Amino acid sequence: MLNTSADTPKNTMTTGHKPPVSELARFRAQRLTQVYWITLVGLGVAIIANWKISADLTTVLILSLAEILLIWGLRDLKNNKVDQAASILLWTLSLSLTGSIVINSGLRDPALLAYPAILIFAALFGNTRLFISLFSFLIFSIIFVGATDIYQWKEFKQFTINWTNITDALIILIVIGFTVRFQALDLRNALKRLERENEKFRVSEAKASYLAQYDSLTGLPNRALCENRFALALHTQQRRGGLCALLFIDLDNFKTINDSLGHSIGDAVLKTIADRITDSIRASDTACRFGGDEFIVILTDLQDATQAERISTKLLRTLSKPLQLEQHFIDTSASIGIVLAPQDGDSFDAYCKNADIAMYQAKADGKNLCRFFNDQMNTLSKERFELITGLRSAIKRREFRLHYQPKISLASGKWIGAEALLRWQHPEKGLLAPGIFMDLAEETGLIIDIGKWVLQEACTQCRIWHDQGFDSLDIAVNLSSVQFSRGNLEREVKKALRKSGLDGHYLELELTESLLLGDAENVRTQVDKLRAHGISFSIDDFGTGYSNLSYLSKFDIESLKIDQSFVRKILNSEQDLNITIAIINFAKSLGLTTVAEGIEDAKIMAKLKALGCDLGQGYYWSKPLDAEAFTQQLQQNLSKCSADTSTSGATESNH
Ligand SMILES: Nc1nc2c(ncn2[C@@H]2O[C@@H]3COP(=O)(O)O[C@H]4[C@@H](O)[C@H](n5cnc6c(=O)[nH]c(N)nc65)O[C@@H]4COP(=O)(O)O[C@H]3[C@H]2O)c(=O)[nH]1
Repeated sequence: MLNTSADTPKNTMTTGHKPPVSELARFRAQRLTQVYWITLVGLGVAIIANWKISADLTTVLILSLAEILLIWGLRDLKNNKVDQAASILLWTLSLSLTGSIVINSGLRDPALLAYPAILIFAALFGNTRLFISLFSFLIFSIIFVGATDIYQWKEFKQFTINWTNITDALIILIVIGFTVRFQALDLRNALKRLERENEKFRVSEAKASYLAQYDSLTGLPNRALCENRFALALHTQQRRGGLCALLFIDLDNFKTINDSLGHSIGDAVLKTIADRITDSIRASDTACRFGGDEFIVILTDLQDATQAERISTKLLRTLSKPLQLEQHFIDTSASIGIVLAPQDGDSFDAYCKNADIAMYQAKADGKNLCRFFNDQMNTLSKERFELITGLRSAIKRREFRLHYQPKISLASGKWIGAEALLRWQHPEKGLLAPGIFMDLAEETGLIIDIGKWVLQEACTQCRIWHDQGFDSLDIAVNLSSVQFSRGNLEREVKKALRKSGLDGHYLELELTESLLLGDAENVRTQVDKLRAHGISFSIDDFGTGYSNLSYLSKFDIESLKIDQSFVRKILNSEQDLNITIAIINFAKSLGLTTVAEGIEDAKIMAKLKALGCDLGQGYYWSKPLDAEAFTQQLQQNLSKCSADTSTSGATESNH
């Protein structure tokens, strides 16, 4: 039964406003209005027929009264009093039809045909009370009129068919027909809507249950399903005998790819990797995405551990094949940790943790490798955890230090700048080089805070040197790709310059090649903003990254730093010599300064000078020094250079 509290007069009275009308109530009111109008028209036609054809004025009077009552009911409908309007309609019809029956032919009167229609209307539009009261009234009317006829309390008119009867019968039929048709349509539409809703629900339920078990990006089972599959594999294996293995695969350079080439390329790489893994294993094995760039492979039916190793090696080979996405050629590789079941764990979490530890060992041993888990690795994993915990508090505990390595003009031997290199004065392990903690700092995002500290400290120290009279000295600071992608570099650099009072022209930021390749637009925007403050840029470890040189034209940089792996071997390896020559010539053609890193002896220095390299850096002059030691060496170099200049000046004037 359609009934809404919004229709109740109580509601209207208490709020003093029109009650809010629900969609359903509005729809019901609309239908009732249509039925009202059909009935009004029907009654109108019946009035005319009774008047013109039968000249039955009593019936005309009853029907006219009914017409007036219905017009009154329509007003209620307009005011959203749907229940009230339904009552008026049905009581008006019941009373007028019963009146007509009593006046005319009793139970033989065609108006009796409308009784079932009234009950249908009551069932569709009214509430239970209205239905029961009308039902009772109609039953009573039939009994009463029937008894009147049987016991001759009143003589009814003889029933003879005339055109008024036909018109009345047609009107009743038409009104019932339309109303039933409307209701049938409503019911059908409601069913269709319900079906559509059901379908939507089924689709979203299927999607939710898919997402609860599968990774939406790669389509591989997710961690939850992986756990189930592993439990199943273990159970089957225990019944059949033999071994199961769980391989924990982590991509070696995914963070760099994602940070430098952007997330859409990152996603495409993950999809390709997922496909490659799936293609490399048997249908009975399972590949899952564990999260981020981590995948798990469950191998079953293994005879011995070497089989797991063979499959891992095959996976490493497949995953290290370069892939091309859009215009990018991307080098990928992975590290794999292997655990065997049942011996390497007692729960899914324990197997995963141990495989993760083995995977980290593979990374520590040089990446693109696989390693089986063993108990000693637990110690290593603990160390890693302790290192991360230590790193988190190292800034607050003021444990970071900067060491400075001079940059020397190969032509004059003068110290023209310094590169700031980070050190961690660990409370137990002593002074740690960045190689030990930099990857962890980047992985955990701690590099952002550490990088801020480095910038501030380096700018402050350079300003101190300027104040001490070394006022042309530059300072170079290394930047991580994470600082570009996640930090607010411009704000941090400006802050460091403002707080230290250093002129931006003395600050150089060292970038890596991979950084420039990726989200080039973002990097270029940030580089351009920083250049507006006078800051210059160099590319570190040049020649080791992606050998796509076209990116250089897009960025305004000042210098290329030739990687020490080439520099160290220029006297012994023709190939490294040729690469070094090519880089120097290439830099010159673009008007860039070249800096050779890792110069350890005079012969290499002389060779680079002869090749036209501008600046050098390396143990030949000095290892990275703390600020105090650097200042002393700087002073000595300045004195030496001044002495050399005056000697050469004196020699020239003697000539
Ligand atoms: N064998 C040999 N080595 C030489 C010689 N001359 C210099 N080196 C070492 O080569 C590295 C040069 O720095 P890099 O290429 O920027 O490479 C740096 C840089 O990429 C990164 N790094 C250092 N400090 C920071 C920092 O504050 N922020 C960031 N993001 N990275 C940093 O860590 C890397 C390693 O830094 P370090 O361990 O200090 O190692 C330094 C330096 O001590 C030489 O003649 N022979």
